[in-house]
Order: sequence, then C-alpha cells, then structure tokens
Amino acid sequence: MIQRAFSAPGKALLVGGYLVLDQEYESYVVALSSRMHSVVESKPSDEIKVKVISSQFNNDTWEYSILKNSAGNLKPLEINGLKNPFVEKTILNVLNFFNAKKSNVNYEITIKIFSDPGFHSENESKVMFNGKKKFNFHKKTITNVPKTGLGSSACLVTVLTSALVSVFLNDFNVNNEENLSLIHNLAQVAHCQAQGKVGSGFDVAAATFGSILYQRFSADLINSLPSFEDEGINYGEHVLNLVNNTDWHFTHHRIQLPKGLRLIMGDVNTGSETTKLVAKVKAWYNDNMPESLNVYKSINDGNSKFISSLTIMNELAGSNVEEYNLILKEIEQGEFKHKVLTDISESILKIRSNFRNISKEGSVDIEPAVQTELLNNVIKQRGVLTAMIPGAGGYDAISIIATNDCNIKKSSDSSFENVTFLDLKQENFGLLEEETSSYDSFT
Ligand SMILES: Nc1ncnc2c1ncn2[C@@H]1O[C@H](COP(=O)(O)OP(=O)(O)OP(=O)(O)O)[C@@H](O)[C@H]1O
Ligand SMILES: C[C@@](O)(CCOP(=O)(O)O)CC(=O)O
Repeated sequence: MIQRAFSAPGKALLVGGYLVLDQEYESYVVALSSRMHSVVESKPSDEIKVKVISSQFNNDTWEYSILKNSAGNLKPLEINGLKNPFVEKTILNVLNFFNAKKSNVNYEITIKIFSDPGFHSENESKVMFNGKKKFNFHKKTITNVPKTGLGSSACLVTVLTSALVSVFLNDFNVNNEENLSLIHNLAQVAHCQAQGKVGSGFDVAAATFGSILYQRFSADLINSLPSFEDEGINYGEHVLNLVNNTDWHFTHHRIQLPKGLRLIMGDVNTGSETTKLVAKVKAWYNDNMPESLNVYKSINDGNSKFISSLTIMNELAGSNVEEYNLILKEIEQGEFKHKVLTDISESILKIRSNFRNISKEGSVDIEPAVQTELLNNVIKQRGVLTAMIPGAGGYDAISIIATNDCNIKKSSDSSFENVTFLDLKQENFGLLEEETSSYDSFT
C-alpha cells in the first residue's frame, strides 16, 4: 500500500475582480495559510475503484466503480447514488487522461480529504488536534456547512487531482513545473465542469501555484471539450491533447507581499453570491458600452499601479533598507508621504470608487455602503496600508494589508464589532507534498 499526502492553499483576490474574467487583464491573487489536504492510499487491483472520504463532514463518503462506455471512455459511478460533482469530475478527467496514455489504472484507491479551519463556519463543530494538524469536525454533511469564500472547491479539486495523479505517475513531483502544469490543467477542466461554468480560474491557479499575478486562459479551451457521453468520441484523447499538447496562453508569476507587511482577512458574513454578482456586472458592462469599457480601463489602471507599487516596495526592501524602513514607519504612523505609499493608497481608492459606481449603475452590491463605511474606518488605523473587498465583493469579507505590528485585530473600535478577523495569513506556495504522518489519528 503506497501512501502520499498533498495540500493546497485557499485564496484572496486582492485586485482584478471581474476584469480577470477577460484575458486582457491581470489580477493579484494571494494564497492563504488555510489549506485543504488529501491523503491517498493505493494498491494494484484487478479493477479500478476510488473511494473519497471527508470525515470532517459527517464522515461523508463517495465510492465509485468505473464503467467503460461503448466509446471506451471511463465513467465514474457513485455506488450509493450520492453526488459530489467536484469529486466526480476530477476522477473522470484524471482517469480518462491516463487511460488515453495507455497507463495502467487498475488500482484500489482511497483518498481522505481534510480542510483547515477557515474554509467553513466553525459553528457547531468539534476541534480535533493530533499534535500536528487541527481540523474541525461537523455533524452535518459538507453541503450544509456554511462556506467562507476561501475557494474550497478549487482546493478540493487540486488536492484530489494530485492524489490521483500520484498513483498513476510514479515519479510525480510537486516541485516539477511540468507536473504542476499537469495538475493545474486537469484541475481547471474538472472544476469548470463541476461548477457548470468557466470562471477566470484564479482560484485553481492559486491553489496550484500559490500567490501569483494571474491572467486567465481562454474559456473556449474548456468549453470546446466534447462530452464523454458523445457517441464515438474518445474523450480521453481530447483531454490528453488539451492538457498536454495545448498552449493555454495564461500567465502566472509568483509574488509575495513586501517584507514587514501581512494580509489580514476579515469575515463579515458567511456565504458568497459570486455567480449572481458576476451576472449583474456582465449585464451592466454590456448595457453601458462604451462607457463601461472606460470604467474597466480606469479600474485596470488602479490595479496596475497597485501591482507596480508593491513591486517597487519589494525592490526597495532589497536595495535600500534605510528608505524601506522609513516607508514601514510611515505606515505604522499612518502618515503616507512616500510616493509608493500614496500610489498604493490612491490606486485602491480609485478601484473602489469605480466599483461603487458600477454598484450604483448596475444595482449590484460589489461594495455596499456598510462595507464602504467599514473599509474607510479600517484605513484610518495606524499600521494599515490599504484595505479592499476581495474577489467579487459583496458583504462577506474584507482584506487588509498592514504592518506585522498593526494591532487592528485587537482594536475595541465599535466599527469592527461585526468583523471576525480570521486566524490566517498569506502564503507564497501553492500545491505542496506533505508528510503522511502529519495526519496520524485522523486517517
Ligand atoms: N472538504 C470537502 N470535502 C468534500 N467536498 C468538499 C469539501 N470542501 C468543498 N467541497 C465541495 O465543494 C463544494 C463547494 O464548492 P462551491 O463552488 O459551491 O463553493 P466555493 O466557491 O468553492 O466556496 P468557497 O469559495 O466559499 O470556499 C461543496 O459543496 C463540496 O461539493
Ligand atoms: C468575480 C471574479 O472575478 C472573482 C470572484 O472571486 P471570489 O469567488 O468572490 O473570491 C470571478 C472569477 O474570477 O472567476
């Protein structure tokens, strides 16, 4: 019995929301310390069987037998009629990919999934700690536990893809760029198919590659895949060609927040309305051309200035420590004189102002008034560089970039009474292989 373990980080899209749905625009995505995990056990078998267990959520279990249809495509069938589209599509795409490569897929595979605190509401849960990992256990099934917007499905698909690929690809190595690209491409296909739509994919990209500047791939790459049910279609060949032999023309460049700064995530409400918000913004954009294009270009100018200013801070931290320490002191004192600080502050204010205009014109709550008031109070705090509403916006979260010593989390200011500051931080790395012993007593 071979055993391996993997983990992938949640995400926060700091700038680039909505625009990143268009290949033209770049986004700034921070990977978070809340991670999801997969522990895989496999042994050769006379036929392929896959069992996925999520013991934290009422011991949810999905068990698949694999059928071969008339065209030779492998179809996972959950033996108890249970549904988890993200698990099913991941198994479908990985199996058909390796089947097309003529790899032996006859293994009995058991994969245990774990999610760190942070992905879901901790209410009505029991914390279990084995001395290495801490997980919350719920008496409810996964779909009945409120989510927090960190990208649980993207992480699930990424760690599940990695677990399965590690069974069929003996020398699978998360430090190998080609292997990472394989995981990314397979996971994007499965995630989009499971969601029934093609978002920008920033969440799967962050789960795979970590904190990144990200520009999306063309949705046509995935939308043009045939269905594995299509008569006479060798689905696996199409997946193999898309995943291995196609340039996706997307970009991901590693980033990290400048030295001495950290990300603080505030949870304001559970649940996110991303799909509805995206539909409303798209309608506003199409109904208000060409003015809406000008608004997007203004937002993109803000995004670019934010990104370039953080790059300058990273360079100064290395090339001019004295100047950089003065910059950090200005943030701590709440008096921005240095151009790089005024540029960052003004770029986010410009982005937020444009999003408030879209909110008003499109009747869509990207930055609702209550969040505007909260953010305006947050940025007055000493040690805070800037603050924004991550991703699609709405009511559920705020992101803050602050100095390591900023004590906003301990503030008694009544403005923050509805904010739960999450116990997580930014991480640079995406997919990691973990020590299987870290999960002892949970597995
Ligand atoms: N630990 C887990 N075990 C099994 N399935 C999971 C787990 N975490 C997430 N999922 C799957 O992902 C689904 C949630 O994905 P969905 O796209 O609805 O939200 P999301 O955008 O990923 O959520 P969020 O960004 O809030 O984390 C769950 O209903 C479940 O099918
Ligand atoms: C609105 C969008 O650009 C970002 C959504 O981010 P989040 O799910 O709210 O973290 C959608 C997308 O990129 O797929």
